Amino acid sequence: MKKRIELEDTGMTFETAYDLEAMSRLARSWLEQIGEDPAREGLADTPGRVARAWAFLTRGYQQSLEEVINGAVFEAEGSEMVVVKGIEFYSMCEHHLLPFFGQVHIGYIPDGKILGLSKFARLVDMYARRLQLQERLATQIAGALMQVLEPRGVGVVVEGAHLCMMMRGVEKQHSTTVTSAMRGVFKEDLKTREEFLALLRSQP
Ligand SMILES: Nc1nc2c(ncn2[C@@H]2O[C@H](COP(=O)(O)OP(=O)(O)OP(=O)(O)O)[C@@H](O)[C@H]2O)c(=O)[nH]1
Ligand SMILES: [Zn+2]
Repeated sequence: MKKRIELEDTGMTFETAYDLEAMSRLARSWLEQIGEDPAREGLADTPGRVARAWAFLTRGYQQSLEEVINGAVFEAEGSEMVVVKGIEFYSMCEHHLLPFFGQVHIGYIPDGKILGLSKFARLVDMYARRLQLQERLATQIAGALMQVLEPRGVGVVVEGAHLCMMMRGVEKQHSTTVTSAMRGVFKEDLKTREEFLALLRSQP
């Protein structure tokens, strides 16, 4: 059963079905394993905070496409490209459970159906707030839009910086990873893809 919890540091509330007590116990045991004393004053409330933080960071598991779109699909004439770019995301890599973050750019050519603009950001968040691979983030967003809008095509470009490559491992501070998923005319028609990529380069 879902219950509403508040993140005390932000005042933000959200619903979760996680067993926060069980997650706190794991966080406590984690602290012990790294050689810390979970009973010391500064760490006393940490397991609870970690549990709430992880419930927030992975809340996308508790959302469905239907819930996120919430019926905001509208009928529309025309088949001009729509581009929503610079949607920021924060995600956790599934290999190291470390953050990666950046921006998602989305383009599509409608075929009778358009999507409420805010829903692009909600869609990105739903998939980003799960353990992810950057490639999969792009393909899941593209797949969801193909399913919901049945458009002529969709293009998704994700630019991300991975802390697992910055603060450990190869320790490269300036590399960004760009992944993309092209569907329909964005895949089949070079001109469409070029138009999309040119729009991504243009300044607002
Ligand atoms: N393709 C892809 N790889 C990722 C992503 N996030 C992390 N990785 C990579 O996953 C790989 C895991 O490689 P392993 O050799 O099993 O793990 P590791 O020893 O921690 O690797 P290093 O990071 O090279 O130290 C690394 O190359 C990471 O850079 C992602 O979103 N997409
Ligand atoms: Zn990683």
